[in-house]
Amino acid sequence: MSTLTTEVLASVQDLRISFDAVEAVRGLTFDVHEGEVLAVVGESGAGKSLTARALLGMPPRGATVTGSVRLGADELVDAPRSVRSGLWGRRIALVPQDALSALSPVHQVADQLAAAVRSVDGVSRKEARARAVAALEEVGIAPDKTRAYPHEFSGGMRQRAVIAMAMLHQPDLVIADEPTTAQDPETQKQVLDLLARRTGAAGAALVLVTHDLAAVREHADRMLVMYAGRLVEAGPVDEVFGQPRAPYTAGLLASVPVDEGTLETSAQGAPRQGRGALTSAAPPRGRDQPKTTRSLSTAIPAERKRRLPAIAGAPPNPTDLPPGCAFQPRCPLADATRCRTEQPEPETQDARTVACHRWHELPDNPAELFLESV
Ligand SMILES: Nc1ncnc2c1ncn2[C@@H]1O[C@H](COP(=O)(O)OP(=O)(O)OP(=O)(O)O)[C@@H](O)[C@H]1O
Repeated sequence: MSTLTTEVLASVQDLRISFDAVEAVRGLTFDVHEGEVLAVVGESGAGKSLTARALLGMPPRGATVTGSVRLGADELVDAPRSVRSGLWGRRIALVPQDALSALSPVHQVADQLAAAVRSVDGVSRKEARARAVAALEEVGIAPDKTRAYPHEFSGGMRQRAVIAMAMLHQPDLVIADEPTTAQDPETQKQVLDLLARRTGAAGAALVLVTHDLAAVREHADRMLVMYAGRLVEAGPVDEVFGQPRAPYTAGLLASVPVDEGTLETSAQGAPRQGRGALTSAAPPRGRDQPKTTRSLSTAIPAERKRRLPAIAGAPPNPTDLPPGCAFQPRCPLADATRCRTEQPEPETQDARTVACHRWHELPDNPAELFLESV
């Protein structure tokens, strides 16, 4: 469990990532706090994966990165590879999207973990193997399975094995970029539960890049919403889900299907959306009190609930961004002046950050704004 009261672990300042002068990440500033789960959300092409790779100190080939990404005293932007690779596995670890390509097909899974142990701690082969087997046991892979090769594991087991590998050296920061996309829904849930549990137990911060807003609701402490390479909104998950400030966030959250059969009542008696309405009935990480946030979808009059709100149109291509706010062509709140001419800068109040000229004017039922566009 973490809150803004915990120390800043990693700090990203004015991060810009471009390819051949086309900026895909355009001045991103945020912090990751010790021990928190920070979800990074937004539509395809928003710059989530590039941001995750910058946090790892592994930008793609051909990318020009400016700004600052600091992990404690270490600056990752422009650091020599030897400095960055010295952090990998030890202080920063990756849980990749595709475990199969992350594991060698020709070596036993436990041997691969043992090699990872020995690459950092110069222990004997026997000791490394014992630590690998113990790490696999911690993620539910029994010792009789540790002589298996990756192709002998199910997709979920492989993903558990890469989680075990990521946690071997107790990193401070774990980056998981869509760690469950290839799995069926039940396995996705198990893998995410495990990831949150293992990072939580180790006190590591987890940056979770995902399209799965149900997983965000369930596992994340804070969320960062990105659009067209910029920050749109950031804040505690409960607060952002309960009362988004940016129209883009409101549209994104309102488009999550709601199972009306799972609506429940909050401590204050106001209707709220149960987490089960999204995917899961388990309490979110570190929180055991009933949520008191108002659901966006429950705020829509009953006769209109059948139509699911949606954001019309598609995100812009980074080579052809609209003037002003990048979201304005799709934004039901955009005006014809400032929104179309001036890029909004992030404003921070308490734990919330929003970049929108008109966020004060967002109505109480912002999902309504997006119903018309279905
Ligand atoms: N190696 C690359 N070369 C050129 N452009 C790239 C490269 N990687 C990413 N981009 C561009 O940067 C933008 C952001 O990409 P990124 O992968 O970070 O998006 P994303 O938000 O993670 O999307 P998705 O949810 O689909 O994974 C995209 O428009 C993409 O075309």
